[in-house]
Amino acid sequence: MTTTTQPGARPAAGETLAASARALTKTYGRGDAQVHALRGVDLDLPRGRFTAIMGPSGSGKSTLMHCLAGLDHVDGGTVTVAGTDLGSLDDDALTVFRRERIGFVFQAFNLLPMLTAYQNIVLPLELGGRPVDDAVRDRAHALVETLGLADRLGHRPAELSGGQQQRVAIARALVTGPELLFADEPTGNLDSETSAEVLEHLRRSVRDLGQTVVMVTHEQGAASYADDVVTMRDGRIA
Ligand SMILES: Nc1ncnc2c1ncn2[C@@H]1O[C@H](COP(=O)(O)OP(=O)(O)OP(=O)(O)O)[C@@H](O)[C@H]1O
Repeated sequence: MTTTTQPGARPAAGETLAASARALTKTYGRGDAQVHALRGVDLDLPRGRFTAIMGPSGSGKSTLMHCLAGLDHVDGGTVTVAGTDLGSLDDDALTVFRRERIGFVFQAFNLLPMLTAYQNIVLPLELGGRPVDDAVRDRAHALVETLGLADRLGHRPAELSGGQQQRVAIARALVTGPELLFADEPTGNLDSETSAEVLEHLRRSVRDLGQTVVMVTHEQGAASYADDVVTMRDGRIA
């Protein structure tokens, strides 16, 4: 693992970047209640790497992730994902961009209980109206193998362990082939053994499938699975 001390200082590398942020600022509230959640963040996220965002509570981790993922508007600065400046997209275009290019995994697995693991995994393709062609089937197959779910595809969530459910959620987030996967405290609901198993599978998606993963975590142990660690403090990268 390498610790990234000044990610913004790296030269922009064009095609090799999945995403980048420049001079990001974000303020909540007004007057006395004003909170400067981001105070000028520069960050490069290279393709095919696993980056952990750490930092104390309130340091701006979730705000940064939401701004990078186009879930929240920035007050200043730019976010570029897969060469697209998110600030240039209107709300509808941003919604489509997020659906097609960005995957999310949360602490809660958010699987649909009446669907099997396989049906949960391919749901985003059906919702997006995408034809399930050979390329899509190949990707789904590779994901199922990488995430160790091949013998669990017919099970419903209630018949799966917490770790298996989170791996289904990861497969579902990756089935559209997103540029970036954001994982927000993905092991927050799991015991340490199951967390290790999920983090190992997340790392395999980077190593074997070339996925770019950004994970927000409080846990040093979880961050140790990442290639790079970005530490936030008071709305800045420390
Ligand atoms: N919607 C909001 N309205 C007002 N203030 C907010 C809002 N969201 C976040 N903040 C404030 O912005 C700052 C950064 O919050 P953020 O959630 O990004 O921190 P965090 O590092 O993710 O914290 P945690 O680890 O506790 O989740 C905090 O002071 C928080 O109280």
